[in-house]
Amino acid sequence: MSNTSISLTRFLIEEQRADRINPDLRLLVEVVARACKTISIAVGKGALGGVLGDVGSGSDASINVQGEAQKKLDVLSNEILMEANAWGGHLAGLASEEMDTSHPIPDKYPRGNYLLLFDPLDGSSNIDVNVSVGTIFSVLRCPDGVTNPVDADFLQPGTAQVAAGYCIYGPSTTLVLTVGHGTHCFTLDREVGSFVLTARGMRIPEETREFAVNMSNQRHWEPPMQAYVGDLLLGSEGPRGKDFNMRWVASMVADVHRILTRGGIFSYPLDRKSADKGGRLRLMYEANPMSLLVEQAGGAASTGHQRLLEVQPTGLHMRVPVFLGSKTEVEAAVGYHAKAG
Ligand SMILES: O=P(O)(O)OC[C@H]1O[C@](O)(COP(=O)(O)O)[C@@H](O)[C@@H]1O
Ligand SMILES: [Mg+2]
Ligand SMILES: [Mg+2]
Repeated sequence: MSNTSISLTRFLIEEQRADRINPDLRLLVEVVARACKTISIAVGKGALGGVLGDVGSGSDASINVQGEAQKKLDVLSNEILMEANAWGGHLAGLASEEMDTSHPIPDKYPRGNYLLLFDPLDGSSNIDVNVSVGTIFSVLRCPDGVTNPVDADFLQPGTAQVAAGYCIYGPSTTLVLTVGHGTHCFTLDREVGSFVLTARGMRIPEETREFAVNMSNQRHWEPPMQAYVGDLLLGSEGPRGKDFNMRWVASMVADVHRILTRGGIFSYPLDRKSADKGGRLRLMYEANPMSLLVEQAGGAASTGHQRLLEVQPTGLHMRVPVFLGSKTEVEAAVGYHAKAG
């Protein structure tokens, strides 16, 4: 049977039959996927939906816990995910990049044993210019005996994730998912309204000639990153002995999707601008889920000093430096950091 005829629902049922997920996790992923379809419709309406632009302006601007101005679609996507999942019956609690603290599922709703974390809309700066954005999510188990989870219950390393994924709202709407047994890609058939398996067991090529980084931060980087990118830019005339291409969409979902599709390295290193915060990208909502997807596709993910999935979170909104993608290239970047000590 061809991949094109396998829906997400059928794929998840097959994973359950193979004992790779339980019914609760299957239904939880279905609820998240349904919420992503709703977000996809809102994003797709663009200016027609009245959802472009910021929430408020000037002194009335809405600033989230990350210290960033909220876009209308950040808030709407967060509401869609909250509403869909509060009623799903498979969660004990939720946490979002857009909310100050975690939220236990209220007593009056059915509750389950999982914790869901999400970046409701990734790549916010691209919303108003019609460039791909997405939703990133991560699923953890609620610690045994905890019925009303608090922030501390979410502070589990990325290795504890039982599922992770993202949905990218681009030329097509694509859901990329792992439940710990490979990374798989589903494309939304808009006419039918269902996600269809379009790539089973994605594999990231080990070698690459493409890197993704925000070069405008170059002067703020630490010496190992300066040396690493300096050598990439020297190309075939430098120690790497080959020419590299560069891409930077500024939506992590889009940059990671390219890397899962054709290889590459994505990096958001520590720089002087973000050093006091520990980095730019959020461990729980961005780095951990993407690292699991990348590792499950044969790639690697590191802070430059440590396997990303082994970082012990110290706060819900903790930030980290990120290097992920083609294995050999991530190892090369880590090598420059190791040399510097
Ligand atoms: O603005 P910069 O420095 O290019 O940073 C872009 C990075 O910031 C992010 O947009 C952060 O995501 P949010 O839009 O969820 O805040 C990443 O998706 C992306 O990789
Ligand atoms: Mg983001
Ligand atoms: Mg976001």
